[in-house]
Amino acid sequence: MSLWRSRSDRSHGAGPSRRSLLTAAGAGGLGVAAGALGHSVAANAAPRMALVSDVVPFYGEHQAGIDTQAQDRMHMAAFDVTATGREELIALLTEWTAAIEQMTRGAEVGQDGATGGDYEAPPEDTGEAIDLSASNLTVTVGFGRSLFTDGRKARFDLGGKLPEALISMPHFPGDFLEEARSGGDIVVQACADDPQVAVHAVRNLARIAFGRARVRWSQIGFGRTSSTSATQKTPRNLFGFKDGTANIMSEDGAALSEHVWVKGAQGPEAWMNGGSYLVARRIRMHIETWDRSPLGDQERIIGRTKRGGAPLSGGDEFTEPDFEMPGRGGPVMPVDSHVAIAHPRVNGGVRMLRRGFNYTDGSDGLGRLDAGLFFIAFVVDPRTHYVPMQNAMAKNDALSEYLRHTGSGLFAVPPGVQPGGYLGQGLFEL
Ligand SMILES: C=CC1=C(C)c2cc3[nH]c(cc4nc(cc5[nH]c(cc1n2)c(C)c5CCC(=O)O)C(CCC(=O)O)=C4C)c(C)c3C=C
Ligand SMILES: [Fe+2]
Repeated sequence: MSLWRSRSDRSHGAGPSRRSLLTAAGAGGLGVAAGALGHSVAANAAPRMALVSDVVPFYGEHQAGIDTQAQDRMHMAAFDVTATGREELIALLTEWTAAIEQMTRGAEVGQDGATGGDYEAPPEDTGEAIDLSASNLTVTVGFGRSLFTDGRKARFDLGGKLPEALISMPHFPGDFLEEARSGGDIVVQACADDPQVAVHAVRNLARIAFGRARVRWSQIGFGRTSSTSATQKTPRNLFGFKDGTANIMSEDGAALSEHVWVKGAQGPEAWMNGGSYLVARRIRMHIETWDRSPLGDQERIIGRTKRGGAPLSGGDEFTEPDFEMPGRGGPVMPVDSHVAIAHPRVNGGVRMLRRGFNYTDGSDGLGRLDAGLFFIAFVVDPRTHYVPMQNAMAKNDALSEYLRHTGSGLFAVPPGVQPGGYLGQGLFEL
């Protein structure tokens, strides 16, 4: 029996997919897993092998890609919908749902996949993920304010369904937003542990959307900048600091319920129950300036140590900062440090689930890296859980001097899908 079925093994439709991979409990896991594809698995492996799924379930109460374990790679794309009819939009979301369900379990898109269809017709799947595993792919879909209204009149008969929380984002001091990197009617966040799998997902959804929606902007991210599970090691951002230490973790159901998931929404907003709001900000970081700053300045700007990630007031990475601890000429945790500004105690107790990624888009022609953090946060309400904190950061945070916000998006992420349903169904049917 083969425990690893490749994409090309699939039969049509809901056929078997490459659900799992065998991995060794110790070092050399992938090497052993590759060996496991051969014939002598049982003889070699029994005591050292564990069956590890690399499929994140698609169906569920919430969409995957929010409180599920953050993967290492991301491709996010925002689409402008060119379809004019409501039925056409529903058909697009229905087709996307089927394709996402297939891709997230490692199957090819459509009935015939990359190579099984008519020789004289374009394949249903673009093919670059043949032979790749599901790689923990998650695809999360959200709706922008511009899907509901063009500013004067409703689109797709959705005017009455526009949630109050789906605001036009205010201008923040220091914003340098580029139109071509901001907004969008629908966002697709594809995350995976293999960049090719994430890119394949966005590309195939764009192909399906042809004539009905077109990509407005897209961003590739490498290297997660947050942990979303206590089992994950805290990664580092491009300033070299641990990022994600004080994040909301999937194990913290109470925090998720209070700060991330929409619940109790009534009437025309009931379709958002079980959903969340996705804030995306493309934040360019002035890498070269930072790299010329002394270590002491860097640590005082963040409020944590560079190597261990502990607050400057002492302890280890997960020790609560002591903002009152006196230092020379002021608190040890500077009042304008990023952690002091972003901490819940000065933000009315609000927290957010951060799920961002590092990005580098080459250089800018002046010898500087166009690199930074593609900030992504999921919050229950951006009016309370994002806007005030961003304002405080823009005005008072010492880190802001090293940042430039160049792209922005806010999207209402509907709840998860049950078998037979489609993404955003409640928006049209509740
Ligand atoms: C408005 C929200 C936030 C933006 C924008 C933001 C940008 C940003 N952050 C870092 C680096 C770090 N952030 C850290 C903590 C942290 N940041 C935010 C919010 C925003 N960050 C919050 C809510 C927190 C947690 C605060 C707390 O409760 O202590 C940290 C420290 C480690 C950690 O807890 O994650 C770092 C480092 C960069 C570089 C950046 C923009 C490019
Ligand atoms: Fe931060």
